[in-house]
Amino acid sequence: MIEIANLTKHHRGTTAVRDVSFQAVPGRVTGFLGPNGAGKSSTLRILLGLDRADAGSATIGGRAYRDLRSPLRTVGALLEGSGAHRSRTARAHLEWVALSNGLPRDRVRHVLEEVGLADAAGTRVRKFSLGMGRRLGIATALLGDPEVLVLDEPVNGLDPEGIRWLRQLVRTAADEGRTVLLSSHFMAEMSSTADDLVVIAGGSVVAQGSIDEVVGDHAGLEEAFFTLTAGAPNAGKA
Ligand SMILES: Nc1ncnc2c1ncn2[C@@H]1O[C@H](COP(=O)(O)OP(=O)(O)OP(=O)(O)O)[C@@H](O)[C@H]1O
Repeated sequence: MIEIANLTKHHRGTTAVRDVSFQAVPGRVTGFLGPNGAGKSSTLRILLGLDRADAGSATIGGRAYRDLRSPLRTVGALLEGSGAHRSRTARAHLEWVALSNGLPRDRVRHVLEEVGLADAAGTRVRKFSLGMGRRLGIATALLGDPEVLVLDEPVNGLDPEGIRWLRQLVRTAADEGRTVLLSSHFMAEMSSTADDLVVIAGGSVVAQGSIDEVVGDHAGLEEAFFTLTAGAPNAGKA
């Protein structure tokens, strides 16, 4: 389970995240939805130990990321880009991550197949398309067979077939009992992928609950989203 409690983060003069609280629970896909600049990445960076909160906490299975004994076996994360060195092949990148984290080498072949990159395993990352880079990033996230997946804007750069594949992948992960937290500013994507939603705008959570609860009396998610985020800084940029 992921638990964000009263999280606040300032960047110089800006409050990127203000008193944000929510949970993402096992067996469900939780969508973290908000316009550009709403505070999604700032929240996820703190959750993944890449930044420090000014107040509040962000934990995975009750522990801060830096206190996890085996981070890659606990949480698989996808942030911007594939994270791979461009002169390495996909296989070499994954082997390097696996070996440096004490993960069995046979996971490499397994995740390459899982993300559809088996035929491109020997290709250097610099030759990858944006979509292949996303797939490699997802392969890296899956390497430790983690209970928790945190994917920041995973559909960016994926073609329609890739988006469909990703939707199936997160569904399967949740059905296996994993916790999946997925950020996006695409409402259509969220309404077909997420079970629960956390809507953030201007650094604050403006709604959370199941998709039906968030949509409420609105005609659909899009209308709910624009009503909920109206007035917040950067509102309507989704
Ligand atoms: N390192 C930083 N220094 C200064 N300001 C920052 C920094 N990181 C984020 N911000 C600001 O904090 C706010 C929240 O940004 P954040 O990247 O978390 O939003 P986001 O919801 O992830 O948006 P996007 O989808 O565009 O990445 C924005 O106003 C942004 O300009």
